[in-house]
Amino acid sequence: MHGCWLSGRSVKVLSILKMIEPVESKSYFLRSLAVFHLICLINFSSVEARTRHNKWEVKYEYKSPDCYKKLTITINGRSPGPTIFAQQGDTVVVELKNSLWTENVAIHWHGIRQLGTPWSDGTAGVTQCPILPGDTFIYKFVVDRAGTYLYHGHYGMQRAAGLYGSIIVSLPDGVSEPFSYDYDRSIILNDWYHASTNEQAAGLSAIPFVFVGEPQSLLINGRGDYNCSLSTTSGSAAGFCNTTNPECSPYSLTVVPGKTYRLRIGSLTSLSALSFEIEGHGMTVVEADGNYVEPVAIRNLYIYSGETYSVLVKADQDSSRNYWATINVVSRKPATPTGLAILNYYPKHPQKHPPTVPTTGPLWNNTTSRLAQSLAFKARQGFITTPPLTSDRVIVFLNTQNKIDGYFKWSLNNLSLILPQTPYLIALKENLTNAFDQGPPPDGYDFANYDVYSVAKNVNATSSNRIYRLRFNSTVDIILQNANTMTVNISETHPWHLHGHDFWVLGYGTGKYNISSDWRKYNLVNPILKNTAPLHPYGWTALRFRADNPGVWAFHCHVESHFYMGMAVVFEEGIEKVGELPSSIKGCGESKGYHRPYGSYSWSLIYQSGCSATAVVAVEYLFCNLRKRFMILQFLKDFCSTLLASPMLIAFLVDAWLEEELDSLRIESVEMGRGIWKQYLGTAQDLAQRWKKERLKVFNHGEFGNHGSTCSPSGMSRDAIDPRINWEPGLSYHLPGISCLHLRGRELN
Ligand SMILES: O=C1O[C@H]([C@@H](O)CO)C(O)=C1O
Repeated sequence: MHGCWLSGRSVKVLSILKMIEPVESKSYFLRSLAVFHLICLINFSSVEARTRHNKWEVKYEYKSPDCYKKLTITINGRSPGPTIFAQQGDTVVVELKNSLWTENVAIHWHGIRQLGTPWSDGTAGVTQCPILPGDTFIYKFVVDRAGTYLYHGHYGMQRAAGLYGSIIVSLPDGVSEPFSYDYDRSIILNDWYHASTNEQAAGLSAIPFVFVGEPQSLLINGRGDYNCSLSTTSGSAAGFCNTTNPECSPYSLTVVPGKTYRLRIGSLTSLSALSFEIEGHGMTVVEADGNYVEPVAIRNLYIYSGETYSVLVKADQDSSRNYWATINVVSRKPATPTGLAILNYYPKHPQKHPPTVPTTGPLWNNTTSRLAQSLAFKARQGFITTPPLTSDRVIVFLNTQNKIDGYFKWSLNNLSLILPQTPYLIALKENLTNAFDQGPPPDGYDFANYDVYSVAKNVNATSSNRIYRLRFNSTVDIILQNANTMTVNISETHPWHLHGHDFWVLGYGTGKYNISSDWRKYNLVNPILKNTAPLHPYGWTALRFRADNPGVWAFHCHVESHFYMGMAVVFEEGIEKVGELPSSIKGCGESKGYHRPYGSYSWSLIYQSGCSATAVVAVEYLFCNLRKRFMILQFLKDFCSTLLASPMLIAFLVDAWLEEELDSLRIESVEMGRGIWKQYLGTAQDLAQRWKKERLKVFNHGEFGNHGSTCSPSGMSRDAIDPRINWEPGLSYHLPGISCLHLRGRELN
């Protein structure tokens, strides 16, 4: 049957419950209740693209990743959170419950371009309102390309509190990588602070300014090693730092001698640029940010926050011992001890310390060596996507540190971004023109007179929420220009990350970019595609991308504190091509009231406005005693009017579904069901026929029987279905013939 729009799982029974209620009628209830079964017994056995469901609860928990006990944001009890594994083309669904209780949350899927789903990018203030405490939000997006990606908090500075993890997308069946390896391992790097992110944020937005400073430790797969004797915590200090806590024993990467490992390395540091190396082992870089690179043999990998790399490592050294895998801070004068993991040769004990002293890494201020490695990466032969040879627009961004109204800020061309209360995507789509300053921000700075080597006051710098509006499908060049900070002889490394796209990295240079000649240095033959690229101290970085992804996209420094201090811009492109926004992203700023909560509101909406409401909203019901679930959907205007002029409700009974299956139904019904209801349901006569057959089955208990499970109604209950009562989520209601109807008020779209 054409109507089987559910993918991935076998659909057991779908029933349609139709309630027809003339508005004028006084006896409005079961008399007009109608139930239809639609049997959709198709088993979807040949599944090309699957839906990967993830149910996440985000909350604060005490963790000791570096032996020091600290409130950490966890996902299902873990930090780093669970790795998302998927295959190219799959749909990833993350049903995220915010159990932080006193903080909002949002999660960004770093490196996933969100083609067609710009509202799922997870950037609070740009693509969505943050998720309120207690709320559940559903992210749903397609992972369209194999590779190594990341996810992390994108609200305030929550990433730094431990809210991060990896996404690994494998190739479609039958397709192989252009390099070989025996095993795949992922390694996620981070730096770690003992001060809470709220304290850090408070310092950054205070006068006098208090910087977050250097991290206390470096973490490899969420494990670090803080020297507890340095701990200044008094009182309960003993319990706060414990070097024997197994949570902080070093991550051990066990290898079988002779085998080759693909290490998928990602960095989500708050501040630090890192150098990663494995004692005695060379590495070959083969992938960067989800794109193949021409193999580059290296001893140490420089990795900046927001980047991912795959390196191949062969376990070809003396297998009678273990080796240190280390990370060290570069580009800032290190004050943080080396981060350690153990490369463990099977069958040696995984925690056996190598007999050597771990390396302290390359010279922290060897910018030349870092620049050289950045320049060494090229797209892999056979996988080169050549960039357009010219661009339609060139935007040069001068990166400066400056003071605005006494506050320390970072600015681009003298504008420091402050995110508006109303996310840009919503403001633009709903034409809320007061939500942000509509003026265009500048495409350049005073090239002729600005000295990038000296401390400049940048007195004209201001805070702004202006955005760059790009012509859809145009080619845009971004030149990032570094400069001196407000401290003499200091220019910092800024890893720049673009949402919604990959960009070609056309070149890096030192000093001031010369707009009339430096383009000649571009690599237009085999530049790599990335989503994050470093801007080296006193240097420039040239990027090119096609503005071909309808939506609103952040482009920002991936240093958590710098982003917080305004080091970001926002691009809009093809907003008119963006489909209807899910109401679940709305509800803040000027979009208050745009968010349709689910449950009582949608029920009465259905009866008051009947089929004239344009949105598809759904209410999910749970027949507690029968353990059957009903979904009630209000259909689109056109469908309703074809069937009946009067208002109605239509519900789906889903027989013995798993929670995950139900989620899939719920999500897909909202998104996919719109166009095909007519074919799916047939005519009003068909429905009436089915109803006659089905109503007895359901309401006489005959069909389903009482499975004996108990229903313990929470709160008050009602004796009848009265369509005008205020159905409240979380409450239970009694229906004649059915002992309990539990309304699970949840946002569906
Ligand atoms: O944003 C920053 O502020 C400090 C310093 O420049 C002023 O304290 C620093 O190192 C940063 O990266």
